[in-house]
Amino acid sequence: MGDGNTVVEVSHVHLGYGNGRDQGATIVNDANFSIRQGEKFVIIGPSGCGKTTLLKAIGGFLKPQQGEILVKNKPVKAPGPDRAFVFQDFEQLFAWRTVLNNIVYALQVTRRISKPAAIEKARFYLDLVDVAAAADKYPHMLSGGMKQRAALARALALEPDILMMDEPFGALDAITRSQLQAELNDIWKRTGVTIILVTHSIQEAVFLGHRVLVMSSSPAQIREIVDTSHVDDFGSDTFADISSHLRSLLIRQKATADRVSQLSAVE
Ligand SMILES: Nc1ncnc2c1ncn2[C@@H]1O[C@H](COP(=O)(O)OP(=O)(O)OP(=O)(O)O)[C@@H](O)[C@H]1O
Repeated sequence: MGDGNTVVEVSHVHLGYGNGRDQGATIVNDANFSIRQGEKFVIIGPSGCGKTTLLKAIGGFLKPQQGEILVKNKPVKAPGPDRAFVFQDFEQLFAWRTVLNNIVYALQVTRRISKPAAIEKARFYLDLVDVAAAADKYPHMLSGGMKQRAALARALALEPDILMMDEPFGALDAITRSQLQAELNDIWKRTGVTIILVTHSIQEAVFLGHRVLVMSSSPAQIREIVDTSHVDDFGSDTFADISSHLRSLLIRQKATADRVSQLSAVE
């Protein structure tokens, strides 16, 4: 499955939340795909199907029940700074440190670089995500959009192999959200970082993704991986066609899930 450009390889992975010998129910069933270096890979699926669970496993926070996940050809055993996370939650930064010191601290802990070098790098990434003016502010002094920019700067400053994003723009207003989507594309053009993005928004998936993995619901399986790399314009026919294909995949699943729950209710 993988080639020289593969950065993540997920091979026949089953995921669930167990304890000790009890592996728990399977939530993600036989996931099998790979992600290329520099790819923007998006995961969508019905609510609660296991998108975050899959991200956690690639991040090293959850061990597969079966199968194997490789990052840069090495089995994932634990989290590491090669996989940096940005979440939906606005409160990802340490409240008692300034924005700059949040990043400096992360760099000193994970990359063990000198303080002056960490400050220089932190300022570079704050500038890249257009939040340099907030460097000396504390998180509670920032808007939601600025907090997400600061969290993004912190993740990018680690210079990870993979930027893992779980609904990063989900709690933002529509205008800030579309600004940050466009900026994420610009940042990707400048850094070439591999991005794995979980989203509920079909539009966001098509706009940002090179490929979109559609998950089915419980236990989740990969429904389809859709190539969206050739879609360049929000208003184009291709954009509309691919969006409607993704929507139909999701709606079909919802209809099936509703039928199953109706049957269970009758039984
Ligand atoms: N720590 C945990 N322990 C046990 N079960 C969990 C845990 N975290 C999540 N789950 C369960 O795993 C399933 C998948 O959850 P997950 O958060 O991965 O879904 P999701 O697709 O990301 O959901 P959403 O779209 O609503 O954010 C859900 O049934 C959830 O209740």
